[in-house]
Amino acid sequence: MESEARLPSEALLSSEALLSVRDLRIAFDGVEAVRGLSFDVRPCEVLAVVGESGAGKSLTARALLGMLPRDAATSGTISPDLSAARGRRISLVPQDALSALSPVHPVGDQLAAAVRSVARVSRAEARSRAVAALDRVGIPDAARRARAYPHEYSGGMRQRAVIAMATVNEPDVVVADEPTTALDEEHRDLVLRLLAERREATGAALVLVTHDMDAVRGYADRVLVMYAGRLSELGPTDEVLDRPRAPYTAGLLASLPHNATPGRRLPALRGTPPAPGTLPPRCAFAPRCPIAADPCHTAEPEPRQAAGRLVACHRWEELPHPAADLFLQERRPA
Ligand SMILES: Nc1ncnc2c1ncn2[C@@H]1O[C@H](COP(=O)(O)OP(=O)(O)OP(=O)(O)O)[C@@H](O)[C@H]1O
Repeated sequence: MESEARLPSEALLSSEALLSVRDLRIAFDGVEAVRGLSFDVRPCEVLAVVGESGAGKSLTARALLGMLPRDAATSGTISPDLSAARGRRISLVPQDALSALSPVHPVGDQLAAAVRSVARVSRAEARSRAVAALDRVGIPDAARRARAYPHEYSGGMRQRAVIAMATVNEPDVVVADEPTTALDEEHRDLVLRLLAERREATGAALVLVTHDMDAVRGYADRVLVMYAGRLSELGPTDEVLDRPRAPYTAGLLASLPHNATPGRRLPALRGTPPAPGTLPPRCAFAPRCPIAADPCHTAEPEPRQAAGRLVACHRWEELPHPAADLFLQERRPA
C-alpha cells in the first residue's frame, strides 16, 4: 500500500510559491464553475492546466490576471494579487493574436506604450526597448517592422509580436490561454518554442492553459488536471503523464489518438463532463469512472497528497497501471 496523507488545505501552501491560489470559487448567477481550487505557481516553472472543455481552465487563468467577466462572483484568495500590476508583473498571451493587438497603431508604438505604462522612461528609450523585444522574438529588420501595422505582419510575425508584448516588461508570470489552439502545426511549434525561450530568458513562470498534451509533455514542469471546476490531479509532468493516479487523468490520456494500439479499439472517455449547477454531492467524475464505488457516489473527494502529487480520488490506489484498458472495456456493451 502506498503512503497517503490527508492534508488540510493550508498544508498545501508551499513556501516556494510565487502565486498561491486558495479555495478559488467563481460563480455566475449562483452557479459555481470553479469550485474550491487551490494550487501554487512556483517561480520560473511552466505549469500546464489541462482538462476537457468547460473544466474552468480559462476562468482560473483569467482570475490570476484579474480579468474575469463583470458578472462573475468570486471568493477565495490569490496571493499576491498581481492583477493591479497587469502588464508589469503578470501578462497574458491570448488565443487569438489579432485580438491582442490594436489594428490602428503600429506594432512598435503598441509595445512602446506597454513599456511606458509601467516604466518612467523616455519615448526614445521605450521605442528602443520595443524594437529590442521584437528583435528578440525573431522579427527580422525589427526597427523597420516596428513601424508597420498588425495587418502588415504575417500570421507568424503577429504571434511573435504578441509574445514580445507579453514579455517586454519581464513579468514574473506569463499566462498563456490556449495560445496554440487556432494555429497550424508550424505556428504552434513556433509559439511554444518562443514562449519557452522568452520565459527562460526572463525567469518568468508560465501558466499554460492547453488541450495539447504534446505541449504539456514538451514544455511543462508540472501539470494541473482540472475536472468540473476542481483539481483532479496536480504533480510533476512526467510522473502524472507516465503514471496518472486520478482515473480522470488516465482516461484523458488513454483517449489521445496517438496512444491507440494498431488493430485495437481506441480507448475513450465515455460521456461528457457535468454542466455546472447539476452536481450532486459525489465525485463529479463518478458517472464516467470505470473504478467508481461506494464512497464516490456519496462524497466529493478532496485533494490529498499521494504518490508525489495531489490527487482528488477516493480510489486512486485501485487504479491499475496502465489504465487504458479500463476505458476500452467501458465501451463494450454490458
Ligand atoms: N461569462 C460566463 N457566463 C456564464 N458562465 C460562464 C462564463 N464563462 C464561463 N462560464 C462557465 O464556466 C465554465 C468553465 O469555463 P472555462 O472557459 O473556464 O472553461 P475551459 O476549461 O477553459 O474550457 P475550454 O477548454 O472550452 O476553453 C463553462 O462551461 C461555463 O459553464
